[in-house]
Amino acid sequence: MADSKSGIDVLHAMGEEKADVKEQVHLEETFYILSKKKSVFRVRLTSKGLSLIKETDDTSKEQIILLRDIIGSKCMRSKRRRVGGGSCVCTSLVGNQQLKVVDENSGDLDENDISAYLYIYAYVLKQNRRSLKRERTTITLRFRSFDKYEDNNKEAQKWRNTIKCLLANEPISSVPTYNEKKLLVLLNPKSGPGKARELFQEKVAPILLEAEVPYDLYVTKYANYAREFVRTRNVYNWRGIVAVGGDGVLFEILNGMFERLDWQQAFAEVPLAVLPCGSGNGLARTICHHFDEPFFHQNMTGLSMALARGKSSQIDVVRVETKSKIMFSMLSVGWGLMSDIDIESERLRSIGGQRFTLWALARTVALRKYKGVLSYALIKDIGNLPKPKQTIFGRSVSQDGALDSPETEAFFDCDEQTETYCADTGRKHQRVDSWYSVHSRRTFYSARGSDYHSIVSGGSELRSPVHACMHGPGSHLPSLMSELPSSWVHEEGEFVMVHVSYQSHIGEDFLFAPRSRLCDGVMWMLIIKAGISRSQIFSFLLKVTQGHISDINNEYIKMVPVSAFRIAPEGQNGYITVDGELVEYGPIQAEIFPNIVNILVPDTK
Ligand SMILES: Nc1ncnc2c1ncn2[C@@H]1O[C@H](COP(=O)(O)OP(=O)(O)OP(=O)(O)O)[C@@H](O)[C@H]1O
Repeated sequence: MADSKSGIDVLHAMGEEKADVKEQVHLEETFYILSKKKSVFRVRLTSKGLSLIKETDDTSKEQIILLRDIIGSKCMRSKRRRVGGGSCVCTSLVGNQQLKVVDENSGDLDENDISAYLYIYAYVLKQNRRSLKRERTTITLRFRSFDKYEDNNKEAQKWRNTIKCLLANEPISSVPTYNEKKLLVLLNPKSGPGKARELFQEKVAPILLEAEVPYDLYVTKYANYAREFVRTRNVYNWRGIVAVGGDGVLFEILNGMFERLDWQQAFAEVPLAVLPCGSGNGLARTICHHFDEPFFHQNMTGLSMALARGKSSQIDVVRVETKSKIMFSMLSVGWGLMSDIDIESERLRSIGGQRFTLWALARTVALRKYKGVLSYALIKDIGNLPKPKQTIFGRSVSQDGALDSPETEAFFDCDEQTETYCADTGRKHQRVDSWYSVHSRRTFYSARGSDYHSIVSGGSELRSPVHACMHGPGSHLPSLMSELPSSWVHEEGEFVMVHVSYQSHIGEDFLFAPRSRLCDGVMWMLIIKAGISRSQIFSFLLKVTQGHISDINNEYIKMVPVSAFRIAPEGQNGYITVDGELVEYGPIQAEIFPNIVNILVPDTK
């Protein structure tokens, strides 16, 4: 309730969005702005968020920081001022600059200030002239109604606990439940232009720290490290698995999970997540697109908040079969032009996503064509989709058993096989990876209990010796060499490309399938036939980058919704990619499975 002795510093209170639905008020208090006499703030913590009502003599203005934009809070105490530091201990708090606080357990606290400070961290959506962006906002509430720090701190803690309960969507209690589980972060240092470590440290770790979400960070040591890791560890120890890198690391994690005997339970209990540090970043862009989360190159605020909030959504996965392998994919299968660009532009990896544009130009000039047969199960009425077929659980064998491998000892605890060491066991916050020492002079961004791990590398890399076996849902398709149902459409001839995506974006700036949903059981197949001119290809690429792909439909280019497909290329030369990863050149078929995999998504709706 209103308390004449409370003071407030609203450092950067922003967020003008107003709530129109009646909300429940959990806490309310009146605070002064010490620098502005005659104005008070009525602060309310409601089911919608934090309402800051500024009242002067004749006006009242409300700002609301929505709950979904708040990431966490922290109780602090005033920091001891240095002798000769310029300000007297009894000076009341006036400017932002003078506010120096420390952790309540710090040895450097100011015993003379009995105030308790509550810091509330939020990343508020702000519409600038050009774009929607998140801005970091810190609201500082100073509690000093009581004569003792302990009592003021009790008040501040009450606010903090209520915020915690509201964020966790739990009934309000003085002891909010604490999720002990950490996030598992698998970071590919080689993804994109090779900046994943720095990006994580600078842009993600601070948000996880504010949200008090601990994590175990493993830096991958070789291709397929992430795959082996999730296949062989007890993934239930973690609250989610985060791929820091490009779509390739997520592909590894997805397939490693499907190599587990308990894949079904593992997917149900442990959501996946992605933070975009690669060159393509199609999936991260897709997730932001569907949840109206602003997406900028190397901006990971919204997706980092998603890690903390823990809201998940189901996402389509596609079971892909080649002559020698079964794999699962979350993004795309490509044959021809786009795969050529993806693979051949690898040599320009250091320039990031620009490599695709440059190579696209080069390859359009020297256009190739590929002969083969394309077959697909067309979805005739996209507005009236059939219910997804029942998933056949078990091992993911091809129907004639061609890819059937013996049930092996695929599940074991890799701890026994690899010399993993933990930076934290008994030695808190000691970093083991060399790059951390580079940054250790800067702010230390490790959430309480977070660990940094590394694999000991002694010449040859340690790898799991186990021959993995792919599990996952069984196929509904005939085997790769068998005849397809007569209801399928068949097209034989020469193609510039066939690219199939089940997500809206196949790259940061590449809106491929505007009608796609995260989990709709639809694959969008783009077919470009040979005979198309270079200028038509140029104009196609231009339209695609502007998100107008659906406008393109002519005698050479078409986009069709399918539920399954097969590509049977002729000859030996060419590239086929799955989620941007090169797979063997030859016949390939795929079918879609919604409702298996969960992915962490922004809490914006
Ligand atoms: N430590 C490592 N050393 C070398 N390669 C690695 C390592 N860790 C993972 N990889 C491999 O790097 C490849 C590319 O990874 P990733 O997808 O993260 O980046 P990208 O290709 O730049 O991004 P995108 O897939 O979005 O285009 C993957 O095939 C992955 O298996």
